[in-house]
Amino acid sequence: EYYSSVEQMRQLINLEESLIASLGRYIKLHGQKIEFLTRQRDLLAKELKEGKKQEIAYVSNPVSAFLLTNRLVTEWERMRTFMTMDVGAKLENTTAMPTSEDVLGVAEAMARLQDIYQLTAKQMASGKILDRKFGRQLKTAECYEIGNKLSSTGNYRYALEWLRESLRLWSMESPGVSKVEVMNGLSFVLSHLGEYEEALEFTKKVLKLQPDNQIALKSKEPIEQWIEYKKQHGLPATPPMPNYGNYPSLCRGDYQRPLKELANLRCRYEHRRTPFLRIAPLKLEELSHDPYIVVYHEVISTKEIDTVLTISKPLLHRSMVGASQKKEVSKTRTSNNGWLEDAMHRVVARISQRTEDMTDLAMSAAEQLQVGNYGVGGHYLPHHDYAIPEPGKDAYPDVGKGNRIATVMYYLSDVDIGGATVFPEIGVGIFPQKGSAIFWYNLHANGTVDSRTLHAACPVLVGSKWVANKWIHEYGQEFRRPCSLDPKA
Ligand SMILES: O=C(O)CCC(=O)C(=O)O
Ligand SMILES: [Fe+2]
Repeated sequence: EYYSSVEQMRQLINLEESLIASLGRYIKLHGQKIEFLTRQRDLLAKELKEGKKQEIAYVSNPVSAFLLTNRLVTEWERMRTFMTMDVGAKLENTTAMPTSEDVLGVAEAMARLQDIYQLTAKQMASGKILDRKFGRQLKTAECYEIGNKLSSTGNYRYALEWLRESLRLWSMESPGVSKVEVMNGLSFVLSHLGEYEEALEFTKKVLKLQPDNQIALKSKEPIEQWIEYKKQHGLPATPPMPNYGNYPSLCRGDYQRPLKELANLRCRYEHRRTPFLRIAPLKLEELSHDPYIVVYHEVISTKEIDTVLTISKPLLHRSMVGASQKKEVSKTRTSNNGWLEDAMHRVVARISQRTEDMTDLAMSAAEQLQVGNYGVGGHYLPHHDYAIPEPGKDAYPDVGKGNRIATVMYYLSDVDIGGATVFPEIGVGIFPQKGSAIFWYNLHANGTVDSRTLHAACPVLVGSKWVANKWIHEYGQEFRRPCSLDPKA
């Protein structure tokens, strides 16, 4: 699977390069074959020309008669065999080819991005993302392809935009897709959206251009029936769109927090609590006092990040959701991750130690470091890091150290656009900054879960987002978690 991580997607560039080289070898071998055949043809034509000059003399001469007959029996048979012979070159790929799953994955990511960041197909097709230039103007056939895939993933609203754009860009010179195909696509999508009247218009236009078009002929009647049904009964209720509150506006960065909340937040040097902090105070930015959420700036160096990325790249696999036995792949989380043990490298151990020095929480109850990389439009929908176990059961039984009391998440990269971490319940959002880390408590001081810590990873619009999570569990923190984190207390 390629689409769930930018790091994996990078391999596709190499894959295409190898395919082009392989196609080149194929063309070269076929070129040699054609060259040989051309030379043979010229020789044979030259000989024939001789014969045509004096046909009777040529066929009555026993030598040339023999040669002519023999040529036809032996020489031409050899030609026939040679022509059908395989030159041995095949299209070879260095790594596995992406699958239709990948195409659909990217198409879905695109719809997600359009949704959250309010991007129009027209803007995107012109090569612009949020007013920044990212690529060239797309062609009719390309817009059609996108619309078509969005349509097959059921993203009809966005499919409609792309197909309309495809039709708008359509001109006689732009090959690759016919007007009829685009209009049939539009009719299909509009029908799914309940816009039967416009769907019928497109179907009629298709039939005007191509009266025997099978798709249009088949769909005309049902659409007409739906129009009638709609007139009489209205449309069946559509399932409500999921409402994630202010998640999208936090992702876009256009949610304005009340000034009253902002007024109490400070940036300061954190120099209390641990001996480490006394010697090396950390730059701390408060995002929220209750629940306690802070950002530590410049806590991991570029060199350390490089090491972490190098070790984790070979370990990446699709991220799962859910605890213990119930883990599964889900569209709610599209990223890849890998787990790093302290023993793997001194830098990994150093990060654990730093996490302890930062938070004063015991790492004896911490999970391994989870390094994650997000793919195109990669995201993690609003969730909690704590688990709510069934009555009588433990949270995170395979860790066996209680619930996740706190989360420390290091940002291992900047992200060109998007990829914020947001807390919709409390209206807090933070955009990744390479080298900083975000820290919060998932549980109240009394050990109950704090549902306000609901958080999400916004889809990455442009760039490759890398993070590293350190989840800290309850056991051993009894005398470490402070009652108050107010610096004045
Ligand atoms: O990547 C992010 O911004 C958040 C990730 C997250 O919440 C998680 O992995 O649990
Ligand atoms: Fe999380």
